[in-house]
Amino acid sequence: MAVLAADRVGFAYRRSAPVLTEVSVEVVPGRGVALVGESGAGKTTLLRLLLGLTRSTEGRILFDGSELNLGDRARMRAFRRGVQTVFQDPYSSLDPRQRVGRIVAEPLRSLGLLTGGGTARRTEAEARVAEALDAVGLPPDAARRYPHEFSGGQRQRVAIARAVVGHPRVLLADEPVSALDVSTRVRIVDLLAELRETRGLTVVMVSHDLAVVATLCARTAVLEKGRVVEQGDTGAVLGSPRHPYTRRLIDSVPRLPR
Ligand SMILES: Nc1ncnc2c1ncn2[C@@H]1O[C@H](COP(=O)(O)OP(=O)(O)OP(=O)(O)O)[C@@H](O)[C@H]1O
Repeated sequence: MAVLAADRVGFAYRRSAPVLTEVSVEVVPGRGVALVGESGAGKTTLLRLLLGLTRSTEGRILFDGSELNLGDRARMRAFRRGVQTVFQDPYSSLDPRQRVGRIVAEPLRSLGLLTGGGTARRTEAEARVAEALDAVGLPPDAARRYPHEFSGGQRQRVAIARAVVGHPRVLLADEPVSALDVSTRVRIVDLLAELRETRGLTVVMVSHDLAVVATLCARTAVLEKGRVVEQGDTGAVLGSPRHPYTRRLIDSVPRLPR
C-alpha cells in the first residue's frame, strides 16, 4: 500500500488560477518518485502539499491510507516521524547560530523520539546524532561545529542527517543537489542512493536534472501546467516517452558536443 498519496488534488493560491488540477500520485515503499516538469509546472507546490505544509483546495493527501488532517496534532506527529524533508539550499536551511549536533538532534526532540530523561536523554540524543552523521559520511566531531565551517556539499549532508536521524520512511527532497557543483552533486546523489539501500528510505524528489532522477527514483511523474501528463516507471517515461511534453522536456536537456 502507498505510504503517501495525492488523490485528485487541486490547489490554487489565493485569488489565482489553479496551479494543480486533479493530481494523483502514489508513493509506494521502496519505489521513489520523481516529480519533473518545467519551471512553474507546480512541482514544489505538490511537494508542499505532500509534506502537509499547505492544505489542498481539492482532493486529499493520504498517509498510510487515511486522510492527512493538519489539525490533528498526534496524527501530524506520526506523519512527521514517517516523512521528512530536505530543501534545495543548504545555506539557508540550517540555523547558523546552532551547532550541527543541535541541528541534527532537533527532530528527535520535537517529534518526541527520545525516551529517557536528564543525562540518559542527552546521551541517547548524542548517540543518535553520531549515528546519523556517520550515515551521511561526516566525522563525529562535526557535531561540535557550526554550519559556516562546512562546504555546500557538507551542509547538505548535515541537512540529510537531520532528515534521517529519526529513521523516516520517506524523504521528500526539493531540488536537493541543484545548488551544488557537479562533482559534489554526484556524491550527494550517491549518498541518497546509499541511504535508499541501507535504510529502505523512499525518496520523492523534485528535480530538473533527469540524470539524477534516473539514478534515484523508480517512478517518474511529469507535470505540465499543474496536471500530470504522464507517469510510470522512470525507464519507460524517460526512455520511451508517450506524451509530447515529456519528449520536449527530454530534448531540452543540454548534451555535451560529440
Ligand atoms: N506563494 C505563492 N503565491 C502565488 N503564486 C505562487 C506562489 N508560489 C508559487 N506560485 C505560482 O504557482 C505556480 C507553480 O509554482 P511551483 O513553485 O509549484 O512550480 P515549480 O514547478 O516547482 O517551479 P520551479 O521549477 O521553478 O521551482 C507558478 O505559476 C508560481 O508562480
